[in-house]
Amino acid sequence: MNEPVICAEHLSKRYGDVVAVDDVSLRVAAGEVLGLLGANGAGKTTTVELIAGLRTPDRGRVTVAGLDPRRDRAALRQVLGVQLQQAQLHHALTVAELVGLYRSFYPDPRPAAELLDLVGLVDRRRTRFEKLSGGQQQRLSIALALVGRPRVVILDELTTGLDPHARRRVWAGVEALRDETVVLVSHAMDEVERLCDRVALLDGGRIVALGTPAELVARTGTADLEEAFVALTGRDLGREAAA
Ligand SMILES: Nc1ncnc2c1ncn2[C@@H]1O[C@H](COP(=O)(O)OP(=O)(O)OP(=O)(O)O)[C@@H](O)[C@H]1O
Repeated sequence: MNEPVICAEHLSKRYGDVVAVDDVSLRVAAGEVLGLLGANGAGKTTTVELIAGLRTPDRGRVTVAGLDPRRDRAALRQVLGVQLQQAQLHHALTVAELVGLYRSFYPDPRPAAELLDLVGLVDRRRTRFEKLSGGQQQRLSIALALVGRPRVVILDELTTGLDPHARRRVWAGVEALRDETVVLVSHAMDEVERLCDRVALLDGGRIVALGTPAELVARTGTADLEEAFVALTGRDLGREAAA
């Protein structure tokens, strides 16, 4: 691998007695889409929060495009776009106002029309954030993560809660990101199989396997990624989601 864009080495983070992330090391190459797949509580969100500099690791270190996410915050903001699970946005502002506000933070922002088209919110331009459905709010948070043409994008629970049409639309948007390096947190096997070049399976805060979807399937002698996941973690994500 050429010089990785994201380099995480031996990251650990605990909350009280809970070890959320346990000695996680990852390298993500330029232009690569890496999936983080795991059950609820596996440590996916904490891992991306450490990469984004939103939390400080207890141990280990991380760089993003050569920057220290905690120390080089201002520079990182120009390089990294983050869509987190629960976006805290100003509820009284309209979609167009929020996009305009975020565009003002960057020297060369994507055009508002392009962003809204990407996530299918053109006809919601004048709607206040608080009046959007949950799925529409999520789509807006994806658009906002991409405003500044970031080299690196973190997408947490990209399409959870979206209807099938909106999911496909968002997937096509991610597939259109050619040069960007993407870390995608997901529970959805179909999403990971379609979008990710490599997948890290997390369980109990540790990476239990890392490889292309095809490699993980071949390594376990299973039929698909879902079966490979069960073989590697002993968990069935489909069943847990239904429970
Ligand atoms: N702020 C916090 N305070 C205390 N414990 C936390 C906090 N955030 C996460 N945890 C715990 O750390 C562990 C890992 O959580 P994390 O959110 O990283 O997992 P996840 O894989 O993203 O889960 P999910 O799929 O449910 O979003 C869990 O046991 C969780 O309860």
